[in-house]
Amino acid sequence: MSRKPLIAGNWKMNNTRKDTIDFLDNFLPKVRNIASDIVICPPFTNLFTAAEKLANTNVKLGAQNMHWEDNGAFTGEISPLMLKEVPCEYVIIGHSERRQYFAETDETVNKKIKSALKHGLLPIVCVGETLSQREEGITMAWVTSQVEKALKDIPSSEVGKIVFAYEPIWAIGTGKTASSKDAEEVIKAIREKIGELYSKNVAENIRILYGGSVKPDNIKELMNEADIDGALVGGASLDPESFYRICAFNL
Ligand SMILES: O=C[C@H](O)COP(=O)(O)O
Repeated sequence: MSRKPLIAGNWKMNNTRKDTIDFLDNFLPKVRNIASDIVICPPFTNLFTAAEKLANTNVKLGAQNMHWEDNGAFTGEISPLMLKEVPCEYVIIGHSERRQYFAETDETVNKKIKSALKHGLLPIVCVGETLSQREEGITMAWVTSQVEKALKDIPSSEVGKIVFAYEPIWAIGTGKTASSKDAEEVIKAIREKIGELYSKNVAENIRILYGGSVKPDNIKELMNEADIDGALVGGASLDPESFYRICAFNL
């Protein structure tokens, strides 16, 4: 088993064009020798600027969302063709903020994943429970059901291109991190569910990240867990030094 670590920065609705240039001028030289996959997901308006800066570097570009259709009357939306043109390599799908504020459902998440794969984009698919679901004791059932619905009708030949990100909603932007043991327990359950749906081999090779208040001082402990393959980082990815320190967790 050899899963390459992946650290992705989700800037959410932060950073102007100038901020993007300043960040990358500072960040790119620092991470030049890092072997893990590093992905930056800026807002749509900064994708072309970021793509120019990232050309011929070891840092990859991702978008934060996309529509599942190639084009059409969908005011305010961005299609996979547009992301490929930038070019983006990754796209975050089903982030809890999209599910919570923009009415994304397991069904639209599934459509988006299929569309991303069809266009050669690598989906980073987010799943996670609310605090009340955790307190009710239904975390595993909820998260594994999100995974199963996300993967509906996706063939085993394609599933390995997907990256999952387990993000407990109560840990996002709150400073509360799931303990590395709690994160490992859920991520292991996600891997087992993928094993049931496909095969042990597929499950052993798929990358599953943790997200939720990841910082330079907790990344090492998270990455020491057997099933955690990386992190989806929000707030701490906005500062080049702290994001660098997260990417350099194993140096
Ligand atoms: O996509 C990233 C996650 O929502 C985590 O955000 P955070 O690191 O600010 O808690």
